[in-house]
Amino acid sequence: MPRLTCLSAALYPSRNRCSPHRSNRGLRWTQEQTSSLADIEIDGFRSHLHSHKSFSSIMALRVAFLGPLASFSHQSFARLSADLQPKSSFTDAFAALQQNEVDYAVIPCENSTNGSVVQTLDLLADRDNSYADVKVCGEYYLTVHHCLLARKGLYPSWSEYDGSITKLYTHPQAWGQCETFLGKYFKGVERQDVSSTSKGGEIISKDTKERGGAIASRFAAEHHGTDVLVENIEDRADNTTRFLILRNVLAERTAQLEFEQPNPPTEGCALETTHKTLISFLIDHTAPGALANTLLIFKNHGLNLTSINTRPSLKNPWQYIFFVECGRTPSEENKDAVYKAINDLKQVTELCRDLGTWKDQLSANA
Ligand SMILES: O=C(O)C(=O)Cc1ccccc1
Repeated sequence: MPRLTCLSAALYPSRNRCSPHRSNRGLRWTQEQTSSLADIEIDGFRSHLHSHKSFSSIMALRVAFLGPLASFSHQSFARLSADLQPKSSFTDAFAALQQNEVDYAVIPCENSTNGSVVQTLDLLADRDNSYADVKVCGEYYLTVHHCLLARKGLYPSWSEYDGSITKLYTHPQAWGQCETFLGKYFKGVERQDVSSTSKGGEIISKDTKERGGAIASRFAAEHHGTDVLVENIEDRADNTTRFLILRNVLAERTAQLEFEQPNPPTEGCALETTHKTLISFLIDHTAPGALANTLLIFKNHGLNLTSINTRPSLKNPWQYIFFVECGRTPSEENKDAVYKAINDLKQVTELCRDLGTWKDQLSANA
């Protein structure tokens, strides 16, 4: 299988390139299906692109992620020689993808300690059809280690910390990953949600008036020039965030690429199946068995349920959009299973949507 690993920086200049950083993991893109380019090795692939002189194909792959630089989302992709484009919100990343301004967006969807990222589910719910062409095409697991950051020189060390921090900043997802530490040392201290962990680091690095602390990575501390007062303040050593990789289904240049994580985590529940699919739907569950009937459809098509989430429909109170993830190993026999399940689901649901199929990075049989 030819590999399109990180097209070289020199060959493919980009306007906002971010140099590789500390992260010891990265993603690689591989070419999965047969296409006009599939038989060509990486060097051949480059010369193919050159011979066509097509600007869109020689551009580095553009990846949107939650900025500023040094967020955990950035850390997942930092080793890739891609055109990394920090966005100030998940919404901006989705919009950039829908508008084809980027090739991929990398968005956290759940954390092993703190559960689902509801803003991501809300964007996937796409209640007003703003992101009709956005689908999941990959996933990436990042072990997340949080640190307590303080402005450079404010405190010589954690052992000399005098309890004077009056406000803490971080992304809403991070609070619930560090509750034990926060409960012990920062009980009653004001918590300010910010757009990303890195943003919190940036704020405290600049503010000279207040005594602020931020929860972010060591990568963010180095990037913003802050001190790290305490490392590994997460409740659990296995604290892991799963990121979804999204693409625009109408974009040809990403149609043949499949994501692979070189060192996926080994802990956790490995499924027998190799691919996952995400489907969302809305049901009128006033009738008994409405949900059970939809779930039976997955069973009937050999799709193994691996996760169920809900978000409010925002149509009627207490009505929900369901997000069902299911696993399967693609084969000749089940190649239409997702298509058939969607067709059946459409008979008994509203707003049923196929949100994509991708390679399961935790699969026991990958
Ligand atoms: O804020 C960040 O750095 C993000 O990328 C979102 C996030 C927050 C906490 C854990 C993992 C990802």
